[in-house]
Amino acid sequence: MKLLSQTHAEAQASHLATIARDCLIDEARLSPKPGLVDSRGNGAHRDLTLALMERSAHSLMPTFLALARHSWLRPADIALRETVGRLGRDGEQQMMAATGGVNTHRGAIWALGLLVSAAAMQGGTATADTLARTAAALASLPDSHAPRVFSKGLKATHRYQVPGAREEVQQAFPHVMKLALPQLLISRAVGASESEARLDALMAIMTSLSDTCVLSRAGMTGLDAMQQGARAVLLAGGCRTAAGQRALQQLDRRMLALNASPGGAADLLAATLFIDRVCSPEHSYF
Ligand SMILES: CC(C)(COP(=O)(O)OP(=O)(O)OC[C@H]1O[C@@H](n2cnc3c(N)ncnc32)[C@H](O[C@H]2O[C@H](COP(=O)(O)OP(=O)(O)OP(=O)(O)O)[C@@H](O)[C@H]2O)[C@@H]1O)[C@@H](O)C(=O)NCCC(=O)NCCS
Ligand SMILES: Nc1ncnc2[nH]cnc12
Repeated sequence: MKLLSQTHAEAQASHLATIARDCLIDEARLSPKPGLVDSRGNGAHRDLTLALMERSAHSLMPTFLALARHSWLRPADIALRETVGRLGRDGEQQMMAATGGVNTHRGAIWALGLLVSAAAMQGGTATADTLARTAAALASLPDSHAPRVFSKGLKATHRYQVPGAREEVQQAFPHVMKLALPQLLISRAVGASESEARLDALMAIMTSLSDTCVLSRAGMTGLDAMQQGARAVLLAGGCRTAAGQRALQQLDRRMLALNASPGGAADLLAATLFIDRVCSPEHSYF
């Protein structure tokens, strides 16, 4: 019986890691995304390509697997927080080794890593709300092994007095839960294709996120352009309408002109797809 439950846990861990990797690849390939790497090209980036994003996603499979295994049916406590922190930092190193030192997915390791842990802590059976809250509880605990780094994200949050990647997870993913997931469902319900619905979900995040990648590269001008441009796409009826597509093209041009890339919003789209997949009724695997 014990062997059976170990085999079950191992299969679930592998399943969660596969979903997380696939969500990163789906996000990277989704097109056309303003300023971001997609199937068309490199967006506002000189050092990122779609091939590199995909290699990075594959390199994270062992990290997601280890996070799921170590978190399986565990409570949110400091011991688990420190284990997850160590595994996340190892994952960042693996990503950097796979990409030759380019930061492709640091924010995604954080957001998706904590969601993978949260799903495993719940034994895989959780509502979207429980998943987000469990991840938030774990992310809010102190990790005494975390090195003190003054990252680009921290600099931007201090300079502009806005929340960043840390707060998004600690506050239980407000941009995913209140904006992206509802938009994904609405767009699907009104007949958008899956790609259009995902682009609409990305727009919903971009209407309000204080994306520290955009702030670091293009300041408040870039952030305002991102938020207003995304609102214009949704107000025009979203990406399934001709007017919405024109507004999206305009936003893409504006982001490229400002050298702005909403990498944080892209990570949160991957997190949205993960929650959508793990919590959907078809996900009866668990
Ligand atoms: C909590 C950490 C994410 C660290 O956060 P912090 O803000 O201190 O550090 P950054 O190194 O700046 O990383 C933050 C990344 O998070 C994404 N992001 C940005 N804004 C938000 C937001 N409002 N909400 C959610 N997520 C957000 C974003 O990641 C994406 O962009 C990356 C590319 O960015 P950048 O390096 O700036 O790239 P370029 O613009 O191309 O650079 P240049 O060309 O200009 O040089 C890419 O990675 C995307 O993923 C931010 O970059 C976390 O790392 C942490 O504390 N980890 C510790 C380990 C741990 O506890 N792990 C547990 C879970 S596994
Ligand atoms: N598609 C993408 N392009 C650029 N940066 C990203 N960070 C996460 N996804 C990204």
